[in-house]
Amino acid sequence: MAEDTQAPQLRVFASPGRYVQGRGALARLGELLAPLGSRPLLLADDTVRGLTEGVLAPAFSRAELPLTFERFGGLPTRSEIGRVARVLADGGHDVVVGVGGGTAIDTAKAAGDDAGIPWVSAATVASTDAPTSALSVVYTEDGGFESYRFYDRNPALVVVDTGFVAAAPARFLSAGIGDALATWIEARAVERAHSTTMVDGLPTRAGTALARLSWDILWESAPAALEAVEHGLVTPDVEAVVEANTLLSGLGFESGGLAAAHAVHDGLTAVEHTHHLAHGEKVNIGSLTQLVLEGAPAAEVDRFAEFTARLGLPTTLTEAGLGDVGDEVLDEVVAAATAPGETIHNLAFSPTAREVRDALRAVEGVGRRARRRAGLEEPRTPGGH
Ligand SMILES: NC(=O)c1ccc[n+]([C@@H]2O[C@H](COP(=O)([O-])OP(=O)(O)OC[C@H]3O[C@@H](n4cnc5c(N)ncnc54)[C@H](O)[C@@H]3O)[C@@H](O)[C@H]2O)c1
Ligand SMILES: [Zn+2]
Repeated sequence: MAEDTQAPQLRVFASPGRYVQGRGALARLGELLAPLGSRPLLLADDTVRGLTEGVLAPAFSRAELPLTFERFGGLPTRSEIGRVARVLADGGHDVVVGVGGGTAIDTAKAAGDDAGIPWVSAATVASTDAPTSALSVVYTEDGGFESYRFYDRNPALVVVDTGFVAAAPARFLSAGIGDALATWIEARAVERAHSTTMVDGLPTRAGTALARLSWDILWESAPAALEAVEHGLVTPDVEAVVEANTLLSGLGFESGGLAAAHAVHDGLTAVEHTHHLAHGEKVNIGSLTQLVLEGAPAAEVDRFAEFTARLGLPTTLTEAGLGDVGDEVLDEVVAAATAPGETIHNLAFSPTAREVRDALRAVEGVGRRARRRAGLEEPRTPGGH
């Protein structure tokens, strides 16, 4: 028998050590952190600190932990990560907690890795699936995608307080739904193509199945959950959607794999026209682009566009600030989306730059028709562009 000279491709599934979700979960952060360290540092911007300090102070006091905040600068850039890593080392901290949204959480992971200590995610919005993953998205100083930074472990603990999620503006939740809907569209493509995932292995059945479960929950519960959150309510639909956005989408994208939707997201960050959009909002434009690029049945593309338009997600280039730009601007987006190493290369086929640009352009018509069917007004170009 001929010797197989190629290294075998292995299946990999990664997950955080523990996931805790519910109203009042932040009030338990002290006792949940105690087994992980005795000198925690909490990385939070002023808004998040203002919202959470009143709950965290008694929680940390009960657990006999010092409550030390570090002010987060707002973007996971190399310089911000380096700065926080120095604060961790100088203060002798043994665990770092990213409190808030995806950017604070990603910065805490990177700084924790540099400092050689465990990191914890404490989410106060369900706007992305960043809290569970073993990677950070690193940005350039001017807010463009720079790179994915991978770690050999996931957060030691993930805490999501649905009371805070429900009290936050509903736009955060809809962005998280956009991020999570992409997970199945991308995991399905990775499975079909036998491509590798974000944990450098073939997808496990578990990773792909969790991506699908997230999708099913969102089609069932997203409209009701958004309506509840608009009124500050925590209902079973809200709990289900927060789990879909955070845990299921997180495990699903990481161990199920990313494809074109997130590559197009990364491409969109390259031009400043789109910087007013949240991560999950840009991802929704990416999901539509991937569906068009794959030649998905028109009925499926239309259904997806209408569903996401009804959820308040952008479905047109116009809403992304790119409705009237020339090809040279879209070509910048496409160049970044198709850069070597980008996840678009996980598709079963290799689209040309021209095909990606045409798919992006085609999203405008798909999205406009969907908005009309949903009874929404014509899309507007955001202020400033
Ligand atoms: N590492 C990963 O796996 C991964 C996955 C998806 C996204 N991301 C990254 O996540 C980032 C996007 O995260 P985001 O969309 O959460 O944005 P963000 O972190 O930029 O913003 C969160 C904002 O919400 C505010 N906020 C937080 N909690 C609040 C509350 N309860 N009420 C009111 N305001 C509140 C914060 O002050 C902040 O301004 C991007 O950098 C993206 O690349 C990473
Ligand atoms: Zn994402």
